[in-house]
Amino acid sequence: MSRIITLDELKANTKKDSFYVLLHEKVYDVSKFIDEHPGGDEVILSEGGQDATEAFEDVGHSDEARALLPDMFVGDFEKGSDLKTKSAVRNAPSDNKVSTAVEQGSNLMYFVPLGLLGAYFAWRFYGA
Ligand code: HEM
Repeated sequence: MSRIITLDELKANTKKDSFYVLLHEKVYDVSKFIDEHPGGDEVILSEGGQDATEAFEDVGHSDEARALLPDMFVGDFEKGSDLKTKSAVRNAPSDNKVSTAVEQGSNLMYFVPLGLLGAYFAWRFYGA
C-alpha cells in the first residue's frame, strides 16, 4: 500500500536525520543513505523540500544508483500540489540524432574524395 506524501510533509523532512527527496513524482527517505552518497551529502541536502528530479537526472545516475531507490521509497507525491514536478524528460535521444547526422556527414566527407581518387587512377591505368 502506497502513502501519499504532501508538499508539507516533504518540506517537514529536510533535516539530515529525516530527509525526503522527491524524484519523478515519488518520495524517498534518504536519511540512512545520505552519508554514503558518492556525490556527497550537500548536493542532496540542497534539494530538500523541492523537486530533485532535474538535479538527479543531470548527473546521469547509473542503473545501480537507480536500483537503490525502491528500498527508500516512502510514497507517491500528492498530485496537484503547488509544487510543479518535472516529468522524466531525458535529453539523450535528440543529442543522438545530431551526432548520427554529423557522423554520416563525416563518412561522406571521406568517401567522396576517395571515390574520386579511385576513379582517377582507374582512368590513368585502364583508360586511354
Ligand atoms: C536520492 C537518491 C540518490 C541516490 C540513490 C544517489 C546515488 C548515487 C550513486 C550510487 C552515485 C555513484 C555514481 C552512480 O552510480 O551513478 C551517485 C553520484 C552522484 N550523485 Fe547521487 N544519488 C541520489 C541523489 C542525488 C541528488 C538529488 C543529487 C543532486 C544534485 C546527486 C548528485 C550526485 C553527484 C554530483 C554524483 C557524482 C559524484 C562523483 O562522480 O564524484 N545525487 N549518486
